[in-house]
Amino acid sequence: MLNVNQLDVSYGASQALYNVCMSAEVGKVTCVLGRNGVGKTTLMKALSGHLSAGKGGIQWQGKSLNGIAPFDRARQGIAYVPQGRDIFAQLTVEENLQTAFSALPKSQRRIDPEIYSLFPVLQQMLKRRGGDLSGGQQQQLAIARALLLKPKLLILDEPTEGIQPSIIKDIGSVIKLLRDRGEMAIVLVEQYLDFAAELADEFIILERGRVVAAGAGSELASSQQAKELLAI
Ligand SMILES: Nc1ncnc2c1ncn2[C@@H]1O[C@H](COP(=O)(O)OP(=O)(O)OP(=O)(O)O)[C@@H](O)[C@H]1O
Repeated sequence: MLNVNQLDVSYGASQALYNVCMSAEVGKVTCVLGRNGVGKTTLMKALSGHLSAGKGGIQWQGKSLNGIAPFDRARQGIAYVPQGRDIFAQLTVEENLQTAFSALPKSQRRIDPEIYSLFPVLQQMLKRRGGDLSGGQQQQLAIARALLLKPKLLILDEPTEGIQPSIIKDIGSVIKLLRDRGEMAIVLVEQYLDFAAELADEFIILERGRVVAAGAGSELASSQQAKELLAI
């Protein structure tokens, strides 16, 4: 279980998150919603360890993550798929997948064939360079690379951004399947209410760095407040 408690995060003198509280449970999707610039990515970077927490704390499986580097969080089962995907353009698909190995013990350094049943396109494109893939294929590659870590917490920052509808649907199906297996907690950042409403078990909405709404995913589709906050 992930617990974020009264978290503040700043960029130098500029505070981006104020008193944020949220949690994420294994077997559930927790959606983080909000318009551009409200602090969603800042929150994800604080979870993954790429930004340090100011006041407040982040606990994972009962232990504080404060001061723990991203690499060590990955070893503790926290996998982060950043916005923009961070694929290595010059490396092949296979080599991109293999970059996950550095966080794994030697005995687990192999590409689980299950990755190809989740994302068949990757198997067809193993020898292609990452930079030659479409945005949607790169997103699938980034998620596959994160899954090789066998995460207990999967953090997905706007996986649907700039991606064609058919691949958005495929990614939604994979997220559901992973959730239903009950082996990991999933934190999903989204701007699209429809996509979030279909997947969310729980949600929070951020506005100017603060949590301004939270609740069960089942309430999202009919929430007037969510529509207003997301300016739909
Ligand atoms: N490296 C940085 N240095 C200073 N301020 C930053 C930095 N990155 C983000 N910010 C500021 O922090 C605030 C939150 O930004 P953040 O990227 O977390 O928002 P977001 O909700 O993820 O937006 P988007 O949907 O556009 O990705 C914004 O005011 C932004 O200008």
